[in-house]
Amino acid sequence: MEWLTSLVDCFTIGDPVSKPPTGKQVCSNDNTSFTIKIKASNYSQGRIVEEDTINEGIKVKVECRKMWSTKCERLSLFQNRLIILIVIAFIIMHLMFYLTDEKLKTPERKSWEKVQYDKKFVLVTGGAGFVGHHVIMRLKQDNINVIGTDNFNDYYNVSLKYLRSNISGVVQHVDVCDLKKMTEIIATKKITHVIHLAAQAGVRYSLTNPQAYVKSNVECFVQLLETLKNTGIPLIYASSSSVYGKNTNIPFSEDHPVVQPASLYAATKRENELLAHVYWNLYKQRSVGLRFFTVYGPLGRPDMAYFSFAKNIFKGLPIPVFNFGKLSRDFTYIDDIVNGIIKCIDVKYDYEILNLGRGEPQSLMQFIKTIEDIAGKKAVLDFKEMVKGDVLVTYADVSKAKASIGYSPNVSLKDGLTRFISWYKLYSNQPK
Ligand SMILES: O=C(O)[C@H]1O[C@H](OP(=O)(O)OP(=O)(O)OC[C@H]2O[C@@H](n3ccc(=O)[nH]c3=O)[C@H](O)[C@@H]2O)[C@H](O)[C@@H](O)[C@H]1O
Repeated sequence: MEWLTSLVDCFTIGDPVSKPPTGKQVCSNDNTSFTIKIKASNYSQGRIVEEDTINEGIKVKVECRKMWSTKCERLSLFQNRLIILIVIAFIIMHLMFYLTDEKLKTPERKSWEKVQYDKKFVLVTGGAGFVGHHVIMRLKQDNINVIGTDNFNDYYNVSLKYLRSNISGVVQHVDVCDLKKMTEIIATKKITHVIHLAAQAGVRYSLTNPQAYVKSNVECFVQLLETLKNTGIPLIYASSSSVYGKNTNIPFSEDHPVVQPASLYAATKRENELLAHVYWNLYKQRSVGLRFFTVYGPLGRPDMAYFSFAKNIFKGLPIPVFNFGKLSRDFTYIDDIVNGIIKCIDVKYDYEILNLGRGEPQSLMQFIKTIEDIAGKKAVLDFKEMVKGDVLVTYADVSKAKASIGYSPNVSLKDGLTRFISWYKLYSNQPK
């Protein structure tokens, strides 16, 4: 304990004692009736308010603020230092906790939480496409505000895209690559979530039209990420089962390496996932990429096997059966896919990839037989060689999606194809 005992060089009235004075200091005079003891470390707590000359010394009165106690005598130096050490340790522990927790560190979390619980307004790109249309219809059914965009390209019959957009009534003719218009929509509508389903689809078309994939799936995807970065708006986007490529380890799990794409389409879809990771790393742009497994259903894609097979079977035309039928796919009904997508809206992700499949692959021949049974007509089979870029089998391990978002595909191939064929019969009889 360090007490100041000298009266000489005492402070004068009104001296601020903002820091402990150095050198000879105040204040005790046992020759008078007046004795003041001040601990050096407590100088900062008081100021000298009165002085008077007594014998050779100075009589000093010190006023203390009521910070730690009403007395001038405070805690011991050891106790003070202990308290300071505890406070510093406490601050360091808190800092370490915040710095090591990425989720809490990033300001975007607040945005995520904000968009999560405020009024939702979802932007669906590719809104006139097959999956996009069904997502929009489901959001409308759930009374969630939604707007769609689509460039209405002619990869397949555009009238089908207009049919879908006429049904939903919320799709605007806007290309994802149009940064200005996309930014405008996001700002004016106060978009809270983006579901990006606009893409150049089709495995085999990428053999002859690689640039269409680079433009839509790479260039426009980067454009979208540029539009979204720093907005705090989470992104849900379509990836594909095709990223597993020549992987022979089945069922396909998100943990498997995806370094052997078989087609350019697959490579661009994998590129989406890599780019999404880059934007997470650089800008904390949150995203979840969904690897869809051969999605089918009403208002579907005419370029896909279920649609073209049904069409040809009803017309009595031959259907090309690749690799002599020795192929299998994890065909997944549209409603199961839409359920999976919608569930992602309310889940907080940083950067995530999920399989959305049925988890029950079917051989191509079984698939054709199911269509024949439902249609009540035999197919004319035209067996062909394996097409370059195709893969032999797809098979989703959906355990991660089940555990993380409660995804639960429950439409069997027979039920799903029955619904598709019912729709197709009506659709094919309508004037187009
Ligand atoms: O999950 C995906 O990642 C992809 O699914 C879809 O690709 P695929 O699984 O190839 O579906 P699809 O064309 O219906 O062919 C089904 C089966 O029929 C065979 N097939 C096809 C056409 C044909 O004329 N003959 C034929 O035998 C064909 O060889 C295959 O074995 C999407 O198109 C693609 O955009 C992407 O989303």
